[in-house]
Amino acid sequence: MTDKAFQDFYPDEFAHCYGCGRLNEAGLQIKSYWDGEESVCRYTPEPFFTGGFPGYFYGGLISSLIDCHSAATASAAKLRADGFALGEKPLSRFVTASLKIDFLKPTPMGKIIDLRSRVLEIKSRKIIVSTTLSAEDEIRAKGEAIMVQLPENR
Ligand SMILES: CCCCCCCCCCCCCCCC(=O)SCCNC(=O)CCNC(=O)[C@H](O)C(C)(C)COP(=O)(O)OP(=O)(O)OC[C@H]1O[C@@H](n2cnc3c(N)ncnc32)[C@H](O)[C@@H]1OP(=O)(O)O
Repeated sequence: MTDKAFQDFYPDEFAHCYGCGRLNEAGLQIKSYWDGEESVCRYTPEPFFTGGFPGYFYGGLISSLIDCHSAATASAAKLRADGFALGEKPLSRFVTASLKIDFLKPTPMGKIIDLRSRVLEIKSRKIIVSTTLSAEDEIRAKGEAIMVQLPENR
């Protein structure tokens, strides 16, 4: 068992992503964890991440959060499906092949954002991840991501 996040296990050379790289000082540095069959990530938007309407969160960042949390979930899910716990074996590298976002309601600034993902399908190198993004206990956006595992030599 570990209290470290999925992203804490990315090797240094893959830890510079704007959304999830722990080594990107200007980045969001999101952290994702298992909560049973779901993965969770909590994030509070900085005040300057405002969207077109004052007081509401920028949709591009909503997409980024869903994207990066989905990528981390795919890596962790593959490890788990192969029978390993975090830290027992290096994570596989997954990149986003496709990302669909539905913006259901405006997302208020200054509130904790709660992301929850489930794996819908694991098929060979492809993992489909479904995510909800909530604030104040209401789902504000939904995402579905197709994540594809890169070969080790790429
Ligand atoms: C040791 C290291 C540890 C690392 C530890 C983790 C580190 C992780 C850090 C990074 C974290 C990033 C976090 C944010 C995620 C990004 O931001 S990634 C950046 C944005 N994405 C990209 O730049 C990807 C660019 N695209 C590509 O490189 C290639 O198109 C891909 C995605 C690798 C796929 O190409 P390919 O390998 O030739 O795959 P291909 O065999 O054609 O398809 C495989 C499967 O995926 C499906 N597929 C492929 N593309 C699509 C599509 N667009 N729509 C639907 N299905 C698709 C195919 O249909 C196929 O499915 P099946 O037939 O098997 O059912």
